[in-house]
Amino acid sequence: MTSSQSFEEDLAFSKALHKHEAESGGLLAKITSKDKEAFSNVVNNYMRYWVDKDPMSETEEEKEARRSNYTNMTNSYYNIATDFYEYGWGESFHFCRFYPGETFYQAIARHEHYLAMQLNIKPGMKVLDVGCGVGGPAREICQFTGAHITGLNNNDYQIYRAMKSAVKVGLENKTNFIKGDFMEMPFEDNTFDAVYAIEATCHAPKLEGVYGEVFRVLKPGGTFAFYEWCVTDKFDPTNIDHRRIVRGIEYADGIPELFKTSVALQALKNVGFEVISADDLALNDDRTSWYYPLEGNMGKAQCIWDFFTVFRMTHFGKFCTRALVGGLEKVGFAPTGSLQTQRVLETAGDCLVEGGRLGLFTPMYLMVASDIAHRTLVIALAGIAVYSFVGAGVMINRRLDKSKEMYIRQELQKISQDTSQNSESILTDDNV
Ligand SMILES: CC(C)=CCC[C@@H](C)[C@H]1CC[C@H]2C3=C(CC[C@]12C)[C@@]1(C)CC[C@H](O)C[C@@H]1CC3
Repeated sequence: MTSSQSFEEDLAFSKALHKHEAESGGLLAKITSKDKEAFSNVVNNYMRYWVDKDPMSETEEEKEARRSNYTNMTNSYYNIATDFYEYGWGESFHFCRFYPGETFYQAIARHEHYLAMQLNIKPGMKVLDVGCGVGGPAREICQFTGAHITGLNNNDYQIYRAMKSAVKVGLENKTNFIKGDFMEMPFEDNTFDAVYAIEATCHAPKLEGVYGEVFRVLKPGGTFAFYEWCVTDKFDPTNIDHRRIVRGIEYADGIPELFKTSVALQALKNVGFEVISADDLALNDDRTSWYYPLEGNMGKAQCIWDFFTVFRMTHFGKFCTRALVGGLEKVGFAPTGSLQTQRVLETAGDCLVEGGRLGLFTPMYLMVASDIAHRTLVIALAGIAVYSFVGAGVMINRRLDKSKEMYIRQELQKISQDTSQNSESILTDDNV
């Protein structure tokens, strides 16, 4: 697969690789139905972006190859990882905060609702989901708010899965899923009332590229709210361990380069957004950390289904998945590279946990922004309105004062005329 494939070629390749129509069932059914040669080519293609194993000696050339081929690299990543993600995590590919008594899927949905609340989404609004995955959050936010959600994604397989699930739950008229690059969005300027992104824009080679496109497609006055994957200020690039962990996250999650929170915030401002709030939701005193399922921490599971989710990340759970996937690969039912994919994802889990524990990394740097030009205009107009209102009030008051004064004068004049007439008549009476 090359980075210059047309949309038609991409779709044809995806159909051949995943056998779209045939694909159904769990992970094992899905991986055994892939085109074996195509799948192992994609695995090899992804691996060629990560040749240098030592993060300290990684060359600028290698990093540049990832940045300039980000669509090809990310597409390859999701072509091999999507089925594993759904098997291990469900249909919403993101993290969240966890509270005692709240199940895994409730917590995932709450994280989506929280974002919808930041955007003040109302029924009938047109909302964009940047990097929508297989559409889990888009469906949830559509049902939660009554808005119309457009999901943008560059991976045909994920779009296919998102569309299929939308039809299954009867949301095909309230959602649509569009193939496209978020660095060159296939939408007119000022199309959406609100835009959100959940742990997706970190696949961009340069944050200004994707944030700038959001700014362009957002209607004046619209809001952009998103959870960004970032390294924190604790990350020290001269520390070998930090570099190993962060590079592990990049490698095992299909990310060209992770940026610091301050870089993301500045990128947002650089493209013209006014930042309403910026908050690292991972920095809190929650009793349960965002990465607990990846630790395989069964003690934190809240219901029977949570046990299954967390079990997959225990040592024994990983051993079982490896044995099944590896076994099927050995006997030729699953494509070569399936086991390697599982191993890559295990690295993802381990490095995310390490990064989370040390506070080097956050998957939930929540930024909310609005466009400054429009806000300035609104504030200026409001100022003019208040000024004119107050001015008009003062003028009316003055006029009222004047007319009151005139009235009083007239009344006084009348009184003085009456009194002089009266005194004249008294005088005449006296004379009598
Ligand atoms: C890559 C980005 C930007 C977001 C995805 C976040 C998460 C949904 C994934 C990050 C690491 C993934 C792993 C799995 C599921 C999806 C993630 C949590 C597995 C649990 C899938 C099943 C495998 O056997 C183990 C995986 C570990 C990593």
